[in-house]
Amino acid sequence: MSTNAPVITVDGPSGAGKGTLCMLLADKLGWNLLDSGAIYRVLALAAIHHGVELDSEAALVPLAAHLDVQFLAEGELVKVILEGEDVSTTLRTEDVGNAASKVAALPRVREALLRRQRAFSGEPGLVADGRDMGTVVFPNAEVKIFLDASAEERAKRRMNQLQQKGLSVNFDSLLSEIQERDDRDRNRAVAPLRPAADALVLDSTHLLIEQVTELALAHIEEKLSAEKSA
Ligand SMILES: Nc1ncnc2c1ncn2[C@@H]1O[C@H](COP(=O)(O)OP(=O)(O)O)[C@@H](O)[C@H]1O
Ligand SMILES: Nc1ccn([C@@H]2O[C@H](COP(=O)(O)OP(=O)(O)O)[C@@H](O)[C@H]2O)c(=O)n1
Repeated sequence: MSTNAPVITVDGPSGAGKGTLCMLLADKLGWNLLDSGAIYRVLALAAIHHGVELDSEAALVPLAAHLDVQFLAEGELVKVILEGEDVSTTLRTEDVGNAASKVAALPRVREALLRRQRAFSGEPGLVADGRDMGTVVFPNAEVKIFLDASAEERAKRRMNQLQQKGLSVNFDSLLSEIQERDDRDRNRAVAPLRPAADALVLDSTHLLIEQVTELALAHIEEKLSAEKSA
């Protein structure tokens, strides 16, 4: 880790509410935010732009090492610039999410992105959103949360989210894409999606965003005050 600043990790499958929770926590605490999924998404998009096959580890590693990407905070939103082009909207599509999970299954690609992710750590603290934040990238994090929900609930949330953006989507195909991505993320050889041994596991299937945030904040407070008095 590049600093001794505290880290809160939030891992879990697609649509569990990680991004929403992390944004609320970072805002409330005034800490930095790492959306590690966006880095895998950017790499997948760069591969597509450059005609690189999504299973070609040899070609993807140098692309990952030299990714020309900027994350620009604009109020509540983060603008993502890849090689000078604003890719913020394209990045969030299910196609790019799927492509991201293919490049993310390659061990040397994950290795090439490790330092870039750890560099987000800094004062006063970091909230890190992903799949392996608590298990691999920040194994010494002060607070670890694993946020889950049933696949049906996650597909429903994603459908509403896409509909709000004016996109028409089919629930059944969204559900099967989510399940396919879950399988790939959970069964890959390196950094599979699973809770860290010391993570608080929260099932948000029947919880409102406010309830998830309240439970997370209570856990964070407990962990951070135990750290201070240790
Ligand atoms: N507990 C919840 N109950 C209902 N909807 C939620 C909940 N948490 C998040 N959402 C909504 O579900 C969608 C997906 O959440 P998001 O934070 O993007 O998930 P993730 O980052 O885990 O993929 C968003 O539209 C968000 O507002
Ligand atoms: N730390 C991370 C973050 C994302 N990823 C991969 O990147 C894909 C996209 O991640 P994301 O967090 O943007 O996806 P959503 O949860 O927003 O759907 C995931 O399906 C994972 O395969 C990963 O392997 N490790």
